[in-house]
Amino acid sequence: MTSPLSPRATTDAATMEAATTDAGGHAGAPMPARAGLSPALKGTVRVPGDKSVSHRSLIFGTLAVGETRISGLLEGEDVLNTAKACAALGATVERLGEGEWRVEGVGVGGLTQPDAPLDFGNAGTGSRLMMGVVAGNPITATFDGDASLRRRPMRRILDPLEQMGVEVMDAAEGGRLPLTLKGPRDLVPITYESPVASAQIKSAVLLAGLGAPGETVLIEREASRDHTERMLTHFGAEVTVEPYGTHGRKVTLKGRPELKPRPIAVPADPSSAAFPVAAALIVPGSDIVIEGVMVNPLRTGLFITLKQMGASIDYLNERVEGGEDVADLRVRHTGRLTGVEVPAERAPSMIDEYPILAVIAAYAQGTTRMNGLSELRVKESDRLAAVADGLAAIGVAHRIEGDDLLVEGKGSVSGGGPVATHMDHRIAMSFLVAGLAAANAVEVDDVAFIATSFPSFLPLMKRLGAVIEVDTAGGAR
Ligand SMILES: O=C(O)C1=C[C@@H](OP(=O)(O)O)[C@@H](O)[C@H](O)C1
Ligand SMILES: C=C(OP(=O)(O)O)C(=O)O
Repeated sequence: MTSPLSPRATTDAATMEAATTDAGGHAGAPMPARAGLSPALKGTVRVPGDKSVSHRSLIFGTLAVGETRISGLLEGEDVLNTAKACAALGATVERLGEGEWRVEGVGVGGLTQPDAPLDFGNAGTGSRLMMGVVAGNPITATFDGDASLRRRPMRRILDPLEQMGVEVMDAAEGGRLPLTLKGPRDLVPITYESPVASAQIKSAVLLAGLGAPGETVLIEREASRDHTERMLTHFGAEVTVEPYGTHGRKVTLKGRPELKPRPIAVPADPSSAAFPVAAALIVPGSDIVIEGVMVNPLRTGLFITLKQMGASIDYLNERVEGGEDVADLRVRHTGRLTGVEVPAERAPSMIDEYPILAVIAAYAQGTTRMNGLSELRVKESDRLAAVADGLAAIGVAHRIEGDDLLVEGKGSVSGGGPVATHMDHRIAMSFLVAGLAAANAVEVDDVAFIATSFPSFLPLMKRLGAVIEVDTAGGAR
């Protein structure tokens, strides 16, 4: 099916609705679910395309002049909202088939003014990166999102963009969504030291820098995921990356390039792979393979940690695909996991994986201490609080010390619930996985938001053998 996605097309809403429904998107009503004791998980699966790379493929396709072909795009709600925003800003975005998309870009500085607010739903990445994109164009755009996104801090993006000359016309309290930005005629390149290790801040500044004359420099004291830098190079921009201090990086971008369209093959998302990996590590007898997982070193902090805990995770067929390191992961249950201390400097390379690590830690023996988790407080939910409450609901001893989380692993979990998921896909998936080896089933209050990042989670987990039931209006399916 070819689905044109042009901003003025009257089929827009229907097209995106169809894409969302194909992808297993949710209709808005909460969907409770419960996960129970499962037999050994077996099989070979592929998780969807990486969310970070998917957002960026659509964005770079929009900023290039000509046609960009994307395969393996994650068709989760977060990414579909970015697709809609790119179309609303003048690109032609078409779905050619499952995961196959084409974008006809308008070039750096070529965006048109959208005629309605851009709704990013639940997505921090989509909204923040697109603020950087809009900054480089003399247009006005309003950014909005769901209740979760409206709570998240945007000052971290607005501060550097204002330094570059962007005007914040309107914003909710504390610089939150909904907010309206006006890009200046002449953006000023800046040197910006990011106050937090955040690929979203880095990417917003660099994407804005594309529209500024001269060099935009972004410094981060801890290296965050580098997909934007890789894609800038892939699309023909001049970028240099140098070490900065012990763990940091300095990225220098030459502004106003003409970006050349490039084909993109999106590798499987390690942050999604984390859930079947965790399930195989806690369900006795499991032996699974997850194909084509991106193992970019700035994304593999969880796998490193799990190996230190004694997990059996092998990288098979290591290769480079679409400019990223990729491997098939073979994961086997050994029943010999022990608690470890996870250093704060590892956090950027596994920032979205702490909820599932906390669950695995409950099934290990001894204390797992996860240091430096302040950023978890500003995700789709306050993940530190949500994880702690969830652990309490399923009978796992734990405590929070400052920004650190300590989980007392006993090798087994009693189960229970209901666990409150707070509009947060990763909390929902983590606690469903927790139930697969628990003495009693684990209930979560809503699985609808899983569609934001991993629409095929439930069928994929069931295919491996996981016992998960969803309560739709009137019964379990
Ligand atoms: O740039 C990205 O694609 C992302 C960066 C991370 O956020 P921060 O930049 O806020 O750490 C991560 O949590 C998010 O899921 C995706
Ligand atoms: C934090 C996440 O995403 P985002 O910031 O894009 O909402 C996530 O996927 O865990």
